[in-house]
Amino acid sequence: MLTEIARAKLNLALHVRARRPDGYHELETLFAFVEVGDVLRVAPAEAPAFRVTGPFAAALAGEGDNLVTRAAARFAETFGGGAHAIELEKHLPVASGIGGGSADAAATLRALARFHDVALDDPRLFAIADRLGSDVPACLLGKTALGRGRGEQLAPVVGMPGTPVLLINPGVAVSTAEVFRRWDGVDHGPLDADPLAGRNDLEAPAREIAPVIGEVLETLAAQHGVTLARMSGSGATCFALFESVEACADAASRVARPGWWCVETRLAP
Ligand SMILES: C[C@](O)(CO)[C@H](O)COP(=O)(O)OP(=O)(O)OC[C@H]1O[C@@H](n2ccc(N)nc2=O)[C@H](O)[C@@H]1O
Ligand SMILES: Nc1ncnc2c1ncn2[C@@H]1O[C@H](COP(=O)(O)OP(=O)(O)OP(=O)(O)O)[C@@H](O)[C@H]1O
Repeated sequence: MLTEIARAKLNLALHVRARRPDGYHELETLFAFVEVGDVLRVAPAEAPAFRVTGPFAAALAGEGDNLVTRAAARFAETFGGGAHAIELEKHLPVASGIGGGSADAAATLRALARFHDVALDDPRLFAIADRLGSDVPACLLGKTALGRGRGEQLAPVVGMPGTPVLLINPGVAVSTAEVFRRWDGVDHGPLDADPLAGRNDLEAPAREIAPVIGEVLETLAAQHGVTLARMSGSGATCFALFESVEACADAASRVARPGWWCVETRLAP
């Protein structure tokens, strides 16, 4: 059996530059990953089997088209390799801006590639990822990178591994498509080399749908030792980077509210 961690993705900055004729949006984003994630276990089997366990399993109950099974089906079409039993231990909130489903799909592709001796940088693997979703190629690469296009054109950059991070999700699921639909169409300019100087252009439309995001951001920004507080992706999860582990732990002990998912972690390499 193989175990893969599907690390949560953060958009340290997310600039929406234009709406495209195909309905997607032209982005400039700085992808980063944190140490927490879902856990995926894969083993060869007589017949395909899939089950979801863990604290957020219920949120996916009854969904036929899980991104994990879709990724496994696409892998089999391209590379063969027979049937697998897959367990997804769901720790990340669903539809929350930290790419849980995308990370799961990418982890599935990585695990199956390992089983069947496919190189992790095989372009066919990236082609599958690209068709599964805009965030899946970034999750397949799994390291700090600048993303352009709809997020699939990736250029690795030096990250800030080890930086303490606090994540807060206020328990409201937000639809990515709806947030993009509410984008005001104004281009506020390119992403600079410094993410701290950047923005998340989806914050305003996400706050229209879930005003509690404003409360989360205020709470994070008010903590001692914060160097950056921002929403990730299309929300509603927000993150804060801290100057020390102590400051992060101290903040984590203060921000808890009923219904809020609060997790202390670090940026991954
Ligand atoms: C917001 C981000 O998470 C930032 O990394 C991604 O752009 C979204 O990635 P994702 O969830 O993998 O999104 P997809 O499954 O590809 O697309 C979901 C929906 O979001 C919108 N979408 C997504 C990506 C993009 N560049 N422009 C868009 O307009 C489209 O309406 C699309 O139908
Ligand atoms: N394994 C999975 N985990 C989570 N969601 C899944 C999964 N498979 C399918 N989905 C579907 O995908 C939708 C988006 O889920 P996901 O958690 O990836 O969103 P997100 O965190 O907002 O992602 P992003 O940051 O890429 O916008 C869910 O509402 C759910 O219906």
